[in-house]
Amino acid sequence: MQTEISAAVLENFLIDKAPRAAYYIPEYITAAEEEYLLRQVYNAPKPKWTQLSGRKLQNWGGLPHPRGMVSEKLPTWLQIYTDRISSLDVFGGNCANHVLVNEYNPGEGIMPHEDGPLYFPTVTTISLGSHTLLDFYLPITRDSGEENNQVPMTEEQRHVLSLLLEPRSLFILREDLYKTYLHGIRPATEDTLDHKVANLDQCTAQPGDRLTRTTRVSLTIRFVPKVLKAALFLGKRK
Ligand SMILES: O=C(O)CCC(=O)C(=O)O
Ligand SMILES: [Fe+2]
Repeated sequence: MQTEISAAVLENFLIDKAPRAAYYIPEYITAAEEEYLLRQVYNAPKPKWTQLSGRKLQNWGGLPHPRGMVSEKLPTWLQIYTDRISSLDVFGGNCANHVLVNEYNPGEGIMPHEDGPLYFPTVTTISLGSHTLLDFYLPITRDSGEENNQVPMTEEQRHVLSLLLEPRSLFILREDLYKTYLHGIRPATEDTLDHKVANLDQCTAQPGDRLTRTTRVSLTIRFVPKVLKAALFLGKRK
């Protein structure tokens, strides 16, 4: 267990073969904590799940919205981990107030995307149950096109690196790698660890290994800065 990790030693977990900045902390939680968290996720009431194409999710803490999130108290089982991760001082002195739970079966994934402006630009992820490969892509350049005769790059050409996220690990993404690149998970059932996987020296798996995916649950823990104080406007209602 590595719960004693402090803000001061976070730089020791920097993935130095990737653009700044990604941090990978293997075995951040114990197998018992992993089991506990999975039990809580699957104990949640059925309507808590939203089925999307390629994954299903639970949203905790409120729905992020451009006008502000109506904040909801996190359940204790999530608050323990939002507190523990916030103590690493990765949210600019703030405490995480939002958790997205994603469940991916083998063969499922998430399209390359940016996380958008509603979140503080640091995302932290605890992986449960299975490994996955998180892929990073150069964005499609906005100024490409006829004038300079550029041929648009294929997705494979834009794929610059991948990171192996093993179960029980904590992953932290911020700065340029978060802001400039897209991230996604290919809908694969297995992964071969090739030269594009940039954090293998921090992993248990070896280069060349072929890993079969099982069901992965990720806890994506973030800080939503713009919050509406629900109690304030409800208090005005007669
Ligand atoms: O499951 C993951 O690790 C990534 C999820 C993600 O990118 C997101 O929810 O925005
Ligand atoms: Fe994302």
